[in-house]
Amino acid sequence: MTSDPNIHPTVDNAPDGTVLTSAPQDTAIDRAAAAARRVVDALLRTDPVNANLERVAEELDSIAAHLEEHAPEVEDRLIDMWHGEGVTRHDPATGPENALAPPLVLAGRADGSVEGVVQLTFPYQGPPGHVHGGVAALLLDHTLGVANAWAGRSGATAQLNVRYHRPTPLFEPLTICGRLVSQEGRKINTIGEIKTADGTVCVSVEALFIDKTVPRPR
Ligand SMILES: CCCCCCCC/C=C\CCCCCCCC(=O)SCCNC(=O)CCNC(=O)[C@H](O)C(C)(C)COP(=O)(O)OP(=O)(O)OC[C@H]1O[C@@H](n2cnc3c(N)ncnc32)[C@H](O)[C@@H]1OP(=O)(O)O
Repeated sequence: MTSDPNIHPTVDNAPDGTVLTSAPQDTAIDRAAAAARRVVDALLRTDPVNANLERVAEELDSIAAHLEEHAPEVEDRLIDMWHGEGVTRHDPATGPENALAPPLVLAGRADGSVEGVVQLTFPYQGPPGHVHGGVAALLLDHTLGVANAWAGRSGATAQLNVRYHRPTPLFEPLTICGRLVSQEGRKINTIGEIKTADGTVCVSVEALFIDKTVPRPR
């Protein structure tokens, strides 16, 4: 079992149920991102006529200006973001620091798969009351990347073939899973699904990853 946070856990060295994504922490950045996520959701839920959105816009603009004032150069920020070798805290699928991420939490299973449960709301809507197809693809692409890491491989997505079987509901727990199924040299084949609580498959994917990654900025 691995204890070094810089070594990514795999099915061979870590127990069933190992959380593979960055756990939300009780830090100011995670609390701020959670609040921002709540704002994005609430803006879509609120009554646009009666919620005094003029004042809301002013206050949000003022917060954004404050954050921008304290933003380092992009090159420096990138180095800081990619510090160490561990999982990312800023990606749009699982990143607790990214207000766009639901965030999805994924755990590794002893059978080699990875799995997480997430409930999506209005910001992720495509068809009425249902999940946007691009959002489903985003969450699955990332889940498959994590599944590769759990199997001890990594790579860039070269192909992601998505099949939308039926509309994926918002406001319901969805199980997202993935697993590496075969590999040949640099080619890694990985599959995944999004299912509702009763096991109905809404989206399934088959992907080809190629063992090559963009180096972390230093
Ligand atoms: C966030 C990271 C956190 C890291 C933390 C570490 C812990 C892990 C935890 C968590 C994991 C996180 C999970 C993240 C998941 C997200 C993944 C993404 O979204 S990746 C971005 C989107 N993808 C790209 O931008 C690729 C862009 N494309 C490329 O860079 C190249 O095209 C690449 C690397 C895919 C291939 O280029 P070449 O030059 O290296 O290789 P060539 O020689 O072209 O191909 C090698 C073989 O593969 C086939 N091939 C290549 N691309 C193909 C394709 N699209 N379809 C079919 N075959 C293809 C070729 O025909 C060739 O096959 P023959 O050896 O001849 O048999």
